Amino acid sequence: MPLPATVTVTTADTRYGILIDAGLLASASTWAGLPKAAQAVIVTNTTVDALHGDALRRALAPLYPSVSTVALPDGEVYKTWQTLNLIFDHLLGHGCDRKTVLFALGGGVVGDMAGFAAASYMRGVPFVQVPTTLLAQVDSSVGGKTAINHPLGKNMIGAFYQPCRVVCDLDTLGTLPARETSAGLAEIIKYGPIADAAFFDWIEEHVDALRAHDRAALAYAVQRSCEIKAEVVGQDEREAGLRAILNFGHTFGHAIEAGLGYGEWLHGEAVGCGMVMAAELSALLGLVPPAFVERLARLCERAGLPVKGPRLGIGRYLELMRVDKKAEGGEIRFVLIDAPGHALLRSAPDALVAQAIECHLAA
Ligand SMILES: NC(=O)c1ccc[n+]([C@@H]2O[C@H](COP(=O)([O-])OP(=O)(O)OC[C@H]3O[C@@H](n4cnc5c(N)ncnc54)[C@H](O)[C@@H]3O)[C@@H](O)[C@H]2O)c1
Ligand SMILES: O=C(O)C(=O)C[C@@H](O)[C@H](O)[C@H](O)COP(=O)(O)O
Ligand SMILES: [Zn+2]
Repeated sequence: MPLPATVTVTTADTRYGILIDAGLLASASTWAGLPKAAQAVIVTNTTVDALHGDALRRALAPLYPSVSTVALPDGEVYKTWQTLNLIFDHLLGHGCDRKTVLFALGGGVVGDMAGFAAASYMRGVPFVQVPTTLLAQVDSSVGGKTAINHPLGKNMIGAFYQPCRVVCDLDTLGTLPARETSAGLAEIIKYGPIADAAFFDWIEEHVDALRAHDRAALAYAVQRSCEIKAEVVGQDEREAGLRAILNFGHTFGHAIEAGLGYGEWLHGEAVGCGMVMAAELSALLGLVPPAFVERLARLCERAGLPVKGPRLGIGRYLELMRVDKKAEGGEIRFVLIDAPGHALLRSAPDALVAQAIECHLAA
């Protein structure tokens, strides 16, 4: 893939670029044209701050009179009101005004919380996504979903709020642990079944290269994923309809995350297993042949993802899935596949949902 690449997100009232390249943090052109302000605040976590915080501080120092950092505790378990409040404490404690620019440096947890803080601090300040995990570069930094978790459900409190730029520096992925790479691959795999059969084929051919952090393969996967997500978000920013396809595997996956306790399984791991269950449900409804389920499960396994779900109890799965944001009047609506590259939203009888789960539970 030729680098650098820029993918543009266009919604009804915003337009921003997703920059994809190596060396972006250190390049002055990356930061040109961002909103001017007296202060910039880097929202990150303690792990990422130690690895990449200095590079971003160096980049922003010539641009803003004051650059400060708030380093949150690391982990999905900290995607809470209490942690969000640490950001507000920092912003108010530093006298940040409504022009202050927030920079979310980290994975999806940091991005979702920094975005929610940006959406609500003084009713909205600009923010820039600087994703440092594969998952965040291919998915969470794009499209403006921001949120925190509630013990009863994932991402239950949040806002749609778009960043003014997304900076995907492929170099930052060099420090990413293998388990996190696999988690990112789950969201990359997702785009194949829901939107692009040829990309599905490509991922199957390149999954080993992606796990080995082959630069060209990673660059293409980030670019194609962002293109698909930008296209969907551009048509349906607030999930009135089409955007729900980006939730493939998430109804089951979010139940796994909340049911086990946040952080026990990574989000991408839960989504991988959830996609297999959703594919199984599609097969049980006669939408795809059983071979499709096997194909997807095999790819997830090759990506290093678990494909057998935890034994939470079927009743517990159903209870957790009923709080899914796509549910209407207590009826769960699932993202299902009816052909590789095409998804649809529909409900299903509890008995079939239970069967789909049971087919893919750990021994
Ligand atoms: N808003 C959206 O559209 C959207 C989309 C997908 C996922 N999400 C959310 O994103 C979260 C998952 O994101 P994630 O997988 O990035 O998890 P994460 O943010 O927890 O990051 C994973 C781990 O990697 C570490 N890390 C980050 N960058 C690193 C680097 N370059 N080198 C070494 N370690 C690094 C982090 O400190 C963390 O321990 C979930 O909360 C999920 O709900 C949101
Ligand atoms: O951007 C979207 O839309 C997505 O659904 C992307 C998902 O990968 C992501 O995990 C999202 O946060 C889930 O959204 P939610 O509305 O189900 O909480
Ligand atoms: Zn997701």
